[in-house]
Amino acid sequence: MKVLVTDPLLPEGLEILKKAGLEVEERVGLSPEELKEAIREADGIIIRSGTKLTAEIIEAAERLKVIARAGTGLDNVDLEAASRRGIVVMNCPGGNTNSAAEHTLALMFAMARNVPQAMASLKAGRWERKKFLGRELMGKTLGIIGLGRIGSVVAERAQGLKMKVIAYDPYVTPERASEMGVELVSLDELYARSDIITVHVPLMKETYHLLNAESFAKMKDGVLVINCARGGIVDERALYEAMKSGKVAGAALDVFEKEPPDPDHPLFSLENFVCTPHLGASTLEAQKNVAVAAASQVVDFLVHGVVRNAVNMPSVSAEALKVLKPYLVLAEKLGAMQAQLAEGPITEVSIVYQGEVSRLDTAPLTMALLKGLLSRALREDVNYVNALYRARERGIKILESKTETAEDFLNLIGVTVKFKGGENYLAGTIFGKMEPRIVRINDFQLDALPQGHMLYIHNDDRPGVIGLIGVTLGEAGLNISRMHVGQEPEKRRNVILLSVDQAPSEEVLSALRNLPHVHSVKALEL
Ligand SMILES: NC(=O)C1=CN([C@@H]2O[C@H](COP(=O)(O)OP(=O)(O)OC[C@H]3O[C@@H](n4cnc5c(N)ncnc54)[C@H](O)[C@@H]3O)[C@@H](O)[C@H]2O)C=CC1
Ligand SMILES: O=C(O)C(=O)COP(=O)(O)O
Repeated sequence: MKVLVTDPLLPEGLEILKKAGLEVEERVGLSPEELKEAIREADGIIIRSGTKLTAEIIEAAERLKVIARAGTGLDNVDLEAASRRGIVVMNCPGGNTNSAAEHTLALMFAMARNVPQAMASLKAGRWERKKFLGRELMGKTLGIIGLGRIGSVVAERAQGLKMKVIAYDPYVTPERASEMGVELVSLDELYARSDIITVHVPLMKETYHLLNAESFAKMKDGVLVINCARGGIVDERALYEAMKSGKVAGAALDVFEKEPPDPDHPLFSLENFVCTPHLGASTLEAQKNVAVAAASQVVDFLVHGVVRNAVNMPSVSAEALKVLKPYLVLAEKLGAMQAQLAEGPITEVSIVYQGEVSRLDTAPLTMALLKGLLSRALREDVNYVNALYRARERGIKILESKTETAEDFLNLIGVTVKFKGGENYLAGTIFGKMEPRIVRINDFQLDALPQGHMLYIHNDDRPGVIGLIGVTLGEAGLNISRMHVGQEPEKRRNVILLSVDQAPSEEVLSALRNLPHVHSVKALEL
């Protein structure tokens, strides 16, 4: 298998890929056209912020299974296109958190004490001590937008500098913030109270131009602004205007809406503008962390099937995978069986996890069940990543619940599938520690191994019918390896689920359907 690496990655990462027997192709600085060609044959790709994986490029990849971002931000990857194609997208959260936070502080100090400007002046032969009068950080209010990994580290370090830290993050509870000694406020209050504002949110639709002309207008006169998160979060034109007017006394950007920015970017003309070329994660420590993490995650996935830090599917560690494995098999079989029993387009899937299995992370099980359910129709076009997406695309409603008890079983997965014209209920369990069993088909209680070629038959509960079925199969040279017979007493009908050693032909199926007292015969492939 081949892994394409299209941004600089330290040798520590490349070595991990090679040691695992993966072919590594390093191609840094490709044009979109070259990337489209290079990605065609790749099974995995490792990128940083320099590679843009658009829908068009993802579509060109014929074998791609995993996209790994050696870093945090994934705004350069079309996640929807990757998910639709069933490609796992993962990043390395945490690996560069400290570096990005420290760089934020570097920019804050640089601005507060005019370090870059003063150095340029001195190197140009001037000695301008009066011009570069700075300001202290101690006692100032720092407003952090986005109190996640990086925002939290910035908060902690700023408190060490004796700054007052306030933050806006709609997804963080006031309790969590106060544990960090941070006061959670509204965005407007943050604008009104902060002497320095720093953003640490991901770039998304909701955060695009979050800092715009309107927000600058709400800030204190003479505020300092830092963006060490992602270009596009700050409206650069509006920042320029706010700096020109004196509203914003200084700004520091590590990231730009267009990277690299045009050399004549208006902000470059302002002396109180400080900038670095996207260096937040550019330390030896961070680069080692993310190179090793990205490469190990790719090896884990491509070689061992273990998913870590995926953003478009539930992550499963090697330990969790061991416990989940038999349930994954069972869930996929239940889905496949439901798909084959349904007599019309499926409209709703309702899954109840009961007993021991309810205490596990069931998200991967739901994916497996949906994969089984859709595989008949979509074949290889469905996998764990896109199963949920595909199901929703087809208008299938998915309901999931859990209960601690499981009737007579230690664990049970019950699935009701509604289709146009009816519904079926199936339930399965794991026997011992490994064996998947189907224990209910509608009212029919059984104990069947869901495996291989099976026949599902409804017939009148009369002497001789089962014998005739056996004879018909025997005459066609089909051996019955297992057979489960149940009764529907009120209808005086039998339900039979039997396993045969080969797939029955159409002739055999119609011979069975033509037998007296046989109502329906369905061939199942599990
Ligand atoms: N300059 C550089 O080299 C680097 C930049 N980054 C950027 O920093 C970003 C943040 O990284 P982490 O802290 O690791 O991510 P994170 O996911 O831990 O934190 C992001 C925080 O933003 C919050 N958030 C989301 N939407 C928000 C909104 N509309 N308003 C306020 N808060 C909102 C979330 O609740 C979360 O707490 C990354 O997405 C990446 O773009 C990351 C590493 C290096
Ligand atoms: O991890 C991130 O989000 C970063 O912005 C770091 O970018 P880089 O890997 O240095 O291109």
